[in-house]
Amino acid sequence: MLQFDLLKTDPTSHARRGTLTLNHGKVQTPIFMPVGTYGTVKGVMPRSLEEMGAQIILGNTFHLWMRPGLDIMKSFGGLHGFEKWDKPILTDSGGFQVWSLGAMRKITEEGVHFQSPVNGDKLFMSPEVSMQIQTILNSDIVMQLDECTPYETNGKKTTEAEARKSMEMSRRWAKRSKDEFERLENPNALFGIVQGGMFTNLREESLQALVEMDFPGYAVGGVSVGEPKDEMLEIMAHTPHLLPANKPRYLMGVGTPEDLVQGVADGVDMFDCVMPTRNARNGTIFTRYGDLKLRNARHKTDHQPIDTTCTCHACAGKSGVSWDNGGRDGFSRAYLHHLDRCGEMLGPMLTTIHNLHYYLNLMQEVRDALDAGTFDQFRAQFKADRARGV
Ligand SMILES: CO[C@@H]1O[C@H](CNc2nc3cc4c(=O)[nH]c(N)nc4cc3[nH]2)[C@H]2OC(C)(C)O[C@@H]12
Ligand SMILES: [Zn+2]
Repeated sequence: MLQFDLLKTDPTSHARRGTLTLNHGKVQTPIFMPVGTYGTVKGVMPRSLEEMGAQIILGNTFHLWMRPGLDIMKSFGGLHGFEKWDKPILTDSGGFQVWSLGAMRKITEEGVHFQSPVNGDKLFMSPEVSMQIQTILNSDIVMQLDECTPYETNGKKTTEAEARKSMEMSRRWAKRSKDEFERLENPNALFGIVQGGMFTNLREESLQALVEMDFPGYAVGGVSVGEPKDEMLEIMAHTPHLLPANKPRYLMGVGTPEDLVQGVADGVDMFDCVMPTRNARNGTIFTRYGDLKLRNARHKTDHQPIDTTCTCHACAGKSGVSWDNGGRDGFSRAYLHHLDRCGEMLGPMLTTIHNLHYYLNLMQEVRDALDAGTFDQFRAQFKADRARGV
């Protein structure tokens, strides 16, 4: 089941405020979705995810099929019971993940033949198999199996003819995914994925064909795959707002804080990206006033938290009162720098909590600005703040 209520459209952009009602609960949009590939958002307790305002998280069909496998997943009634997350979950279909495997795969019209990276078994993923796995996972939002058209192959840019061939196969797999999803009587929601590479004409053909199949929601795929930033921004500006206004729009794998705010202005409702979690583990911290490199020696003696405006557990501790508002419970940059240098596990746990809180709080501020009709002013302030530097 999926119901999308479009609450407000911003008069100065394609931005919109909405509410998504799914089997495991409601999601306020625009929204950022933390990535939990193996049934965990790395290093973060479900309780902490709830405290920081996470409303929906991602899982991966491919990874969970490899490990722990379908029998164990079935015994827990799906992914919610296994990872103890009772709010909505979106699962990616596995196509992109097999594609990122590189050499160990062969793509045919029928599906993808590949070797398990876990034990070398010869495996096969088709639209039908992907739907069967996602039905067992019982995710609230299921993604069709598609082929993520590469930006380039062996250094050669994908041609329009190659992008068309890939897009047309994804279109046929969209239909096969939908037919199997319905045959299985899956009670959740299946999203179609727009492909077409960096060719806006192909993007429109793909979008049109998927809209005719009438999905409850749509994703824009095939970006954030190593293309130059300006080409990603061009597709983000071109495609999402052409999708039906009364359906949720999901941009896959994007992006930086700036990409999210621009993406909202371009009409995107849902985002996922590994950046906040991955960068946290390598000491790149997102803050209101710019990015901070925790390993820089200048932080070694600094008593301030990583973000003096932040109320997350890393920056504001038990009281939740930010440094700027007089709170002194937070962990200092000196302490986080020390944990990182010692390779202590609490380090990435705290920086991940902060980075995810930053992304989720940013989207809360976006929703508040859309509700107040001040999104234009918010964008200007956001840009100025981020340019200030920490
Ligand atoms: C920049 O971060 C790296 O790039 C990936 C994010 N970029 C991305 N573009 C995507 C496109 C598709 C698609 O076309 N179809 C389906 N079904 N899923 C998709 C998932 C996608 N994610 C992250 O994924 C890894 C972890 C490989 O590195 C990160
Ligand atoms: Zn923080």
